[in-house]
Amino acid sequence: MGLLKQALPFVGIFAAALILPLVSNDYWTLIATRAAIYWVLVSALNLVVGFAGQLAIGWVAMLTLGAYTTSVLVAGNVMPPVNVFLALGAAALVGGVAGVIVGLPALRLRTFYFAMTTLGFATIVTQIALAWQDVTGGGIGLVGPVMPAPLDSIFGFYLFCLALAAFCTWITANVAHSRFGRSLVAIRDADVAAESAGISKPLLLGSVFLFAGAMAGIAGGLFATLQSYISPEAFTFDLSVLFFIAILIGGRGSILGPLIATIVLTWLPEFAAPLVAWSTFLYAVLLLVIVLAAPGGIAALLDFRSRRPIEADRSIVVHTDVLPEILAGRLSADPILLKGIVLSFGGVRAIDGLDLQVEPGQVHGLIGPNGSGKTTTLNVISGFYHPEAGSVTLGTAPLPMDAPQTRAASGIARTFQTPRIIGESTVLQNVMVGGAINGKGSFVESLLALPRHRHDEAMLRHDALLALRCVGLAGLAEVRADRLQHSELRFLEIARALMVRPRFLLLDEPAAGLSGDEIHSLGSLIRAISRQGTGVLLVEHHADLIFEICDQVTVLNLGRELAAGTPAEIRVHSEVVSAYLGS
Ligand SMILES: Nc1ncnc2c1ncn2[C@@H]1O[C@H](COP(=O)(O)OP(=O)(O)OP(=O)(O)O)[C@@H](O)[C@H]1O
Repeated sequence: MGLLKQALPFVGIFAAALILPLVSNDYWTLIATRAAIYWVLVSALNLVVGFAGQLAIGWVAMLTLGAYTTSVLVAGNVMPPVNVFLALGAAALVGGVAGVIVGLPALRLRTFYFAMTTLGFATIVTQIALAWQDVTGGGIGLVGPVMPAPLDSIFGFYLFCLALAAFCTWITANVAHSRFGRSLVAIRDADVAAESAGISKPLLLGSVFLFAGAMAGIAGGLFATLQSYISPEAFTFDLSVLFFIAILIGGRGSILGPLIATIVLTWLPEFAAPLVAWSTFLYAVLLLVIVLAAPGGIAALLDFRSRRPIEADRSIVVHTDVLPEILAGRLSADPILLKGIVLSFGGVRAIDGLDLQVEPGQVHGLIGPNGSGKTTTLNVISGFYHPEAGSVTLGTAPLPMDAPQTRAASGIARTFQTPRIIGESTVLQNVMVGGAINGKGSFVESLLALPRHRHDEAMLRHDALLALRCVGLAGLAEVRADRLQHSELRFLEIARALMVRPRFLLLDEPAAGLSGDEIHSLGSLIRAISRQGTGVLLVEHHADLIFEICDQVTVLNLGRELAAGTPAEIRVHSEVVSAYLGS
């Protein structure tokens, strides 16, 4: 039902596009062809910009490369003339490789600098096209490829581009609704949570840059065919801005929004010829209006579901009876061992020679005054910080440092002091992100919705619903996460961590901001998780909760162990009482 409802607007748009040539003239068919070609590029770029949040503003470079590759190969300027479809394949290859090369800096550069890199690349490509006269015709340009019959007619070529645009819509929607699409949004909005869930940023971003580059390359070949003659002037900065702004106006993380925006932005300058010269200005005004009036873009305006009221008087009722099913078969006999850990930030020694042993099946409390090094210890175990000295092992196996994305595979999951949630995704999608590494299907299998992708989706959905039932949030599964109360976000993070089927669960102040009843529910949930064999390391300031549910407690002060023992021992430890608990 949901799928049909989601597909309906797309079916409507493509059905209208199909009958357009019958009710209009060749001119409008050409404009619609251009919109379809732009959409081939924008639909894939949407995964980079709208989903992964990477500001690839100079993507016109891939269009340029695709256009020249196809035209040069078909014209036979460097080798004997090539069939136009083979040339389109080559354009995809060149675009894909260039996409990865341009995309790589995104792994290191901050958003703005990355945007500048892509723009720089676009300028380089145009300059090469200008300078390499023997092959590209320099400033004069060269003839674009011609399609074989029946695709050489206006109508035939339009149908071809439309079919490709529809196909691109389908494949990008498949990715958007896969673990890859959710992971991209997680990288954008909650990157540390994504890494803790085992999502490999380089691999994932590399795949989408390759895909977006390849589709832009194909779009370039089609663009050259449509133009019938190309020169560097055809690939303006305006065009790059159009692609980029279509996604922003359409709305991040949406497919329908950018599709509508691409159609509108292609059509807009045609609507009144004198406006063509003003197109950049028009785009800028449109963007400004959208940013001010509807920051979420067209997609947010069309998102009626998120405006529906949700039950105000909610309480969290945990269901620990489903835990055996969630945690089945993922137990550890080995403890997590920290030996002689030392870590400083500038002059501050955050951890100063700490030994710690977290046993499976136990709740281990880590307490101490503010700034005593508790969160830093969690960050060392989960691979975010690299200690200057000491070792972290799971049993005898060392856990790699500076590699937080490896922890989920080792069965170590965590929550954060400030919940790291993807506000624009639903509660269910947030939890499904936690199980990203459990999926078996590849990126290509997701593009084409092959059986392994469908199996992954069904499994992740089932597991996530179970985890949500466990933490008492099943009723909110389809609600956007940014509509939840703070306390619910804390339980949501635990549900996401449970998707890892953790051998060890690291909780950073999970009771902060919770009511008395919620703390009680949290306590019974943590206890039940540990009873299944999972070791829990609990950083917490609520002393009552610590003493009620912990098997072992370690007290930190100034990055050192002040005391360790059972709750009963710690409660009466004189130094702990004077340094932390008070009388
Ligand atoms: N990224 C960082 N850069 C610089 N200093 C840091 C960083 N993270 C922690 N510190 C410092 O290291 C010390 C330990 O911080 P940490 O957050 O581990 O303490 P904590 O025990 O978790 O405190 P709280 O209970 O307030 O969360 C503090 O002095 C803190 O200011």
